[in-house]
Parts: sequence; C-alpha cells; structure tokens
Amino acid sequence: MEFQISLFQVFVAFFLPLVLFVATRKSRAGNLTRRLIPGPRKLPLIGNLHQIAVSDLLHRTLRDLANKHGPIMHLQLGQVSTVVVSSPEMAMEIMKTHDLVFAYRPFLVVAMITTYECTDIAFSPLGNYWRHLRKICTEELLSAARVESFRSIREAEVLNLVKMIKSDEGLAVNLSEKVFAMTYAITARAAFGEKCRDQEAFITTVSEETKVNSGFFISEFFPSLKFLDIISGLKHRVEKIHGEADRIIGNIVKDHKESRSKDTSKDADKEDLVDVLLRVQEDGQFPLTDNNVKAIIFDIFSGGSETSATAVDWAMAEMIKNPSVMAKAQAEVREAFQGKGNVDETGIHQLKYLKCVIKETLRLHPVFPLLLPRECSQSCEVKGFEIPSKTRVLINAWAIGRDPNHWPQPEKFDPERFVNSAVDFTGTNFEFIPFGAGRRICPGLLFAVPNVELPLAQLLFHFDWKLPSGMREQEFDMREAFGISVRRKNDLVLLPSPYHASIIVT
Ligand code: HEM
Repeated sequence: MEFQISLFQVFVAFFLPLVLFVATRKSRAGNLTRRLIPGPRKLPLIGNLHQIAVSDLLHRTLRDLANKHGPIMHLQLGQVSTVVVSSPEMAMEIMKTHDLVFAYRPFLVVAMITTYECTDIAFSPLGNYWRHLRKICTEELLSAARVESFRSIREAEVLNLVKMIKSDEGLAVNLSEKVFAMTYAITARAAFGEKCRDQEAFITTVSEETKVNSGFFISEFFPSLKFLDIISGLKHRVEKIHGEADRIIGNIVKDHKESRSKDTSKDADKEDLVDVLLRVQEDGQFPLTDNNVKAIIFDIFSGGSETSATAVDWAMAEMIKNPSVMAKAQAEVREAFQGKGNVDETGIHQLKYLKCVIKETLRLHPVFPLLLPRECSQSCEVKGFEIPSKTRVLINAWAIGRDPNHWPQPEKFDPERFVNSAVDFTGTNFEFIPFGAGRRICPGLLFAVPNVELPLAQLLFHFDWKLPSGMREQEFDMREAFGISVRRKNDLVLLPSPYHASIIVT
C-alpha cells in the first residue's frame, strides 16, 4: 500500500508536465459542474487529487471534505469529474429517485481486464445483458432455495473452523486468517461442488487479484494517459495474475462440462453454481459464452468470500472492544443452543441480538465504504444541482452510517440501537446502506447473511474470547487497511477457551 501511495507522489512530481500537456487537450466534461455543485478549490489539471491523496482511507478524507462542502460535493479528480454524496437524503435521490440515470458503472481499465471486458454482473453496463444476469441471480444462482441448498456446506466448513481452533488449544489464534480461509472454502464448494482440481490455486490467485485491483491506477484519474499503467508495470501485473486465474477457472469449467456430458440427470438442488450457469448456457434461451460464465464466477468469488469474512472479523473485534456486548450475544446463543451443544441453522433465527450486532458492525464498518462507483448516463438535476452526463458518482455509505443527524452517538458501537427498530440493510433505509440500494443493490445479500451469522454464532457458542496477555481493550488496534473493500489493517489475534457445554470442543 505504501508503494501505491508513493507511486502517486512520484507521479505528481515527475509526470506533471506531461499531464499538463495531454490533459489540457483531452479533459472533457469536468469543469461544467464547477459553478453548480459546491466543492473544494481545484488546482489546474490535477483538480482535487492532492486533497484526496492526504490519506489512503478515501472514505474518511471524503467525509472530512463533505463536512466542509456539503452532502453533495464536486471533486475534479484528474480528468474525472466526480460527485460525492454523503447524506441519506442525497443517496436516496441517486439510488431511488434517479436510479435509472445513475445505475451505470464507469469504465475502469482494471475492470476491463479482470471482468472479461465488463461482462460480469458488477461492471456490466445497465442493459439487457445485465438485466438477464440479475434475473439469473434472483431466480437461480443466489435465490433463497439455492442458498438453503448450501446449508450443509456452511455447517460443515464452520464446524471445521471450530475444530481447527480447538486443535490449537491454549494458544492465541489468528482468527482473521482462519475466517477468511473458511469463507473461501464455503464459496469454492458452493461454486465448484466437492473438491475440484486447482481449487486452492484458484483461491490464492483470486485473493491476489483482489489485492492488486485495490491498488492505485493512474488511468482511473487520467483515462487519456493509459500508457502510464503500462510504463509502471501495473497493467502487466494485473494481466499476468488474471491470466493465471483464467487458466484455472477455464479448467474447472471444462471439467464440469465433461462431467455434465456423461451425467445429464443431476438434480437441480444438487447443482453447484458452475452447473447452474452451464445449464442456463445449454438451455440457450439467453446466450452465455464460457467467458461470461467465468466472469460471473469471479464476481461470486470476489463478492462472496472476502466480504463475509471481513464482516465477521470486524464484528469479533468490536465485541472484544465491548465485552458487555459480547457477553449478551454469547448468553443469547448459549441459551438458544444449550440443549444441542452446537449451533445449526435451523434455530439461528432466534438470535435476535446477534442480528443487531451484525447490523451495528455493518453500520460502522461497511465492507465497501464507497459502495461501487456509479456513472451518470445523462445530464440530471438532483435537488437543484445539475449533474452532467458521464460524471462519476461515489456514495459514501461509511459517512452516511455515521451521520449524526440520523444516528445518536454515531461513533459508539451500540447494537441496542437496532433492538425494536425496523431499520434494515435491504436498501429501503437510506441511512443504512452497507449492501447499496436501487437496481444495483448487492444481489448476494441472501447468500451473505448466513455466511456471517453462522460463524459468529459458532465462535460465540464454543469459546470464550479474550485478548492475548499484555494487550488491553483500550489499546486494541482497530485501524483499517487501504482498499475498495476495507478490511482490518492487522489480523485479529485472540485467545479462545472452550465452553464446557460444547459437544465439539470439550
Ligand atoms: C457481507 C457481505 C457483502 C456485502 C457487505 C456486499 C456489499 C455490496 C455492495 C455495497 C455492492 C454495491 C452496491 C451498489 O453499487 O449500490 C455489492 C454489489 C455486488 N455484490 Fe455484494 N456484498 C456482500 C456479499 C456478496 C455475495 C455473497 C455475493 C455473491 C455471492 C455478492 C455479489 C455482488 C455482486 C455480483 C454485485 C454487483 C451488483 C451489480 O452491480 O448489479 N456480494 N455488494
């Protein structure tokens, strides 16, 4: 990460004259909004880039700027005219009132490479192809019935996690590492079925690709200077990693095709996600190429694994910092599953307080603090401000979740605020949008929730948790790492002790 920031500084220092020359000729739409939407003063050519480069945690920098300039703010980021939205009211304007205009994604060089030319779900432009993919998600891939069909996979992998923790009894465990490995294993089994060749290699490559994608690409701010990504070697690095991931997923798809041609009688409820996509491909009602199938599987991996693990990680960290919350959540889960000695998904709906803990975690730590970037498809008036076509729009869900006008004591971790509250993350309460809202809302919500609930319930049921000796809650590290999705900067290392009523660990 330090490398990426210093690359930016080197860029500003040495390439500025070049930028001056090219950008004056190629800059488009940018300045149109200047007199219309408030924003900080801009420098020639780099605009406001110097103001956002002060920290690598963009959501925090943007919140500080919004506090000075307002909930709708214009920034000129190099050549890219950008509007940042930081209040629930403005978010509702973008994602509800004018959702059709703003449900586009900007063209990003790195996304072109890693998403098979934007034929995945997340970066595909609004249109028939994207609509069809979303339909496949709701009806087939990520439906409630499909998610339920993966229940035994989740239960088995979470139990594995519990057993692994138990096997290191008496030692501090790197919980982050183990939880990330577990969610990748769940997604891999749901996507590919029982262990398939190269599964481990695929997981390693995808997580590497996710890391590189979170880096700083000059072309994101200076689209006309794409060649600098080539000179810096970043484009080559992404292409290399993606080439390897493509080779592996290509083999997996090929193996699935071969086994389908031998056995055509697979029950729909036994299908893995690659099977589902290949069946849609075979049906032929909607043309899906092999690359389209691969692009969708990549989305499910990058969307499905790290996100849930990140949420579990932050929830455990917050509970360690707030022992009374942990005690209450633990009492709830132990009371509900006392007779069984283990948690399964049949009774998990009883854990009302745990659900509040998860909501509170996602309020303070939305996995994508700026959601995914949107683009305005045609000039549009929003609350009296004119946003020109092609403007990039960032929605600061992190700042919105901490808006003092909507959340009393916004910085406090207090799950009680969700007890007896109807506020939910399904995209109708714009003060709480960790999964986004509108047409582009996360289609993996039903898949994500049990991936967060079950591990947390099991971790709380089977173990008591504390910090390794010598570390106190007050000095516990809660820093965030740089990235599009925001993980903890340092892994969560905790000391577990087994619970006597557990049938697994005692
Ligand atoms: C805690 C877990 C998760 C969180 C917090 C989360 C959050 C988000 C957010 C904020 C967006 C962008 C919404 C917007 O632009 O308005 C998104 C999009 C998306 N998510 Fe998730 N997600 C999670 C889990 C998942 C899972 C499990 C899957 C798939 C299995 C998934 C697949 C996707 C896809 C494909 C998109 C792109 C949708 C589109 O552009 O049409 N996500 N997610």
